[in-house]
Amino acid sequence: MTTRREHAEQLDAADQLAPLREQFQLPPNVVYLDGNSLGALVNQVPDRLADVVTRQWGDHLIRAWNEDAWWQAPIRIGDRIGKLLGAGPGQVVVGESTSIQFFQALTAAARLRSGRRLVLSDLNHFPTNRYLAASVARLLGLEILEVSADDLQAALREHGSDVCAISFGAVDFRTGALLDIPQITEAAHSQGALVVWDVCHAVGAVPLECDADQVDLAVGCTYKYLNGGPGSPAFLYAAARHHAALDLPLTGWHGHADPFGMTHAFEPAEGIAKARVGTLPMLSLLALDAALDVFDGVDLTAVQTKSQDLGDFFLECLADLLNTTPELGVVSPRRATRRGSQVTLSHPEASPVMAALIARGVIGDVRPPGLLRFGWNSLYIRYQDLLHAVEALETVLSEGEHRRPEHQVPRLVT
Ligand SMILES: Cc1ncc(COP(=O)(O)O)c(C=O)c1O
Ligand SMILES: Nc1c(O)cccc1C(=O)C[C@H](N)C(=O)O
Repeated sequence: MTTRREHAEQLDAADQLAPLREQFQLPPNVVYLDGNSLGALVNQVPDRLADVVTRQWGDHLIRAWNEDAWWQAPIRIGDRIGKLLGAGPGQVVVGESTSIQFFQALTAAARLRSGRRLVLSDLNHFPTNRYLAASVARLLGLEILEVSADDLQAALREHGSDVCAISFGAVDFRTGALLDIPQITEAAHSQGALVVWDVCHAVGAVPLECDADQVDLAVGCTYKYLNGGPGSPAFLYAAARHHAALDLPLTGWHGHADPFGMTHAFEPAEGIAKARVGTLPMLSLLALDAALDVFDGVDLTAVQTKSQDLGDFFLECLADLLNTTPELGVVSPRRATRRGSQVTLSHPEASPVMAALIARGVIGDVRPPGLLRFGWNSLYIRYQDLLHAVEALETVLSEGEHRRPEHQVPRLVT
């Protein structure tokens, strides 16, 4: 009979994406299951950054904006991300944080449908989206109605022509549930509303089809599955059909039609360039550019399939533990096609359990209420890593390691 370990090794041996792992610098003796929060370091980033610092900045000084094409970088790199979003060129700009891009996108969507007063917003949205949606509503005199994806159709039927925009997270940051982007987008459009998708937990893990699905606006971050590095700039996708009328709230000089004309009044640039705001952290932006090289030639459908298989394997390995541990539950959808690239478990002592796992080199995170998140980037996570994580969890729970005093200490970032 094949053991779990032999099975994991067979699956790794058959994995077509396995060689991509060599493109990452992963610390020894660590199983990194938090790439859905901060992606791992890509090999070429340190040298590329050193070149940007010493040659571009150090030698070229201000000339680098022209000679090294720093000025064009937000849209050039936006086009690279566009390929991962299923977006043709000229529709994605890189910059700011997801929080800021979300504020931009939701405000612009509401302005494109002025006269309508209601935003339908994901009941399970990441907190920043909820906080910012409330602020947009205060600024524009709108109302927010929070709904789950399951209740969206009913809400749209009830409020139809009042709805200016709907906004959802493509993958739920807590449960890892993947929503049906084309179906929800189509439902919004059937009532004349626009959609703003937050694709933070999907981009780079799930093949997206923003153009084909008629998505209006999407925002996301680049430090998770895109491995751009801590605080790497976010992105905004705005479909070309909206560009002419797109009225973004942050009208900074980089988005001006003639930035160096230094004129008095704001005149928006053509196309997606109007979504630029101000000077970006170029080091972070160019580190992201280097990190994106790992996606060249990678088929995101294959990445998604591997993520789903990894999830099924993880749940299969967990089956015995789940049977014998009534307080441990599975929160993520069981059906692989309904998951992003993570599996979330519930446990009443989630924080000390995760602290004990981290002490064993298995890094995931926790989210309230009592959720243990295990996320994987299929470019570098192996089946044997997930088996190792399950074995560590089995040991932690059977030995009661999570009850040790050193694992009771609350951590600021969890
Ligand atoms: C779904 C989602 N949206 C938005 C954010 C916030 O992004 P930022 O802090 O980069 O603005 C995060 C993660 O922090 C997230 O997971
Ligand atoms: N953005 C983060 C940060 O600034 C510090 C620590 C973690 C994060 C995260 O990305 C959290 C993540 N968005 C989540 O899904 O919970």
